[in-house]
Amino acid sequence: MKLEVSIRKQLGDFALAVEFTTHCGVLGLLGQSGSGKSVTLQCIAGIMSPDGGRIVLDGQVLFDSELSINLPPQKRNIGYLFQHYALFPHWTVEKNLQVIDKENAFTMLEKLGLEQVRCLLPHQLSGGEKQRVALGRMLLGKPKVVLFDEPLSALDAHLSWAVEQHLSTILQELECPVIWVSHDAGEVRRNCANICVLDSGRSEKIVDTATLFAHPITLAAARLSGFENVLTSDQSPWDTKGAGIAVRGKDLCCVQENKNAILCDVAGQYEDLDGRWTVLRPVCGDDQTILRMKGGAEGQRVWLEATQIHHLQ
Ligand SMILES: Nc1ncnc2c1ncn2[C@@H]1O[C@H](COP(=O)(O)OP(=O)(O)OP(=O)(O)O)[C@@H](O)[C@H]1O
Repeated sequence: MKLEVSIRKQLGDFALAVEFTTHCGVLGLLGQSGSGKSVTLQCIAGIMSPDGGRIVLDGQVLFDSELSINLPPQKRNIGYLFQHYALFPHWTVEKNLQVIDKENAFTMLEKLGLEQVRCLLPHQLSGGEKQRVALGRMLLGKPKVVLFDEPLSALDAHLSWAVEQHLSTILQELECPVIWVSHDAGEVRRNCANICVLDSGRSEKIVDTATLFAHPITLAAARLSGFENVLTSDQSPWDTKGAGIAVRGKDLCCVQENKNAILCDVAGQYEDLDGRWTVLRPVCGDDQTILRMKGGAEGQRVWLEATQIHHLQ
């Protein structure tokens, strides 16, 4: 099973230009808010029409601007799990599933752990239960591609963890391309084999998840993969070739003066769940440049060294 996407879409000032090919397995679409993740899914699902390009699923053309092909959503066989689940409000959980596939509805209820709530109406369910009903409806439609748009974003932290466990079990059984949209680095890291970064509407080359987090090569990828310090070449206090650098906070440390160290003012310190952090301002940098170092610093001015710097293209 192969999904090929190569599309453009202009929405006011926002320009989308996305290109990727994905096979069975989970592809994470990772981007900041407003980077075009939902628009991309809507174009694939057929809810929105691109201005140009092609979408081909396993040899079947779903969209082709030159050939004037644009299949409606119901002919695309794509399962789309929205941020806000579309359930029929006056039907019980069981009926919401039976309307898609009467024969297999009960098995799906069992699989998703929904037997206890099968006679309830959607408004009587928790967020996690609603999400599972929506997932069940989608899976009963036997989609050829599954699209998840921020599937955990409406749930609180505890519930989100439980639903994520459920989703990852289901995902292992699916034998089709899955696209998981998120702006949460941890979520895509745990669930996606490969990642496509979207930066202001433009897709970057797909990379495998481990590589993206260990060695990001673009500014957007470094920011989205949780590097605390991502500086353009103009901002960087270190010698920088290319677009800029990325340094993890744990790879910065205070040292004695030496030729590789940079002089910084300590701008502040704070605590979060990961412990203490120090905010530093390089003396040679502009006012906008700040660095975040894991741990505390003694004194108002320190020499700072980076044990590992990632150079970005
Ligand atoms: N129907 C529309 N008409 C006009 N502009 C739109 C429409 N839908 C989306 N946009 C614009 O397209 C851009 C991308 O939106 P999109 O919803 O795809 O972002 P996103 O990456 O999914 O963001 P988020 O993570 O916040 O959901 C935004 O600037 C948005 O305002």
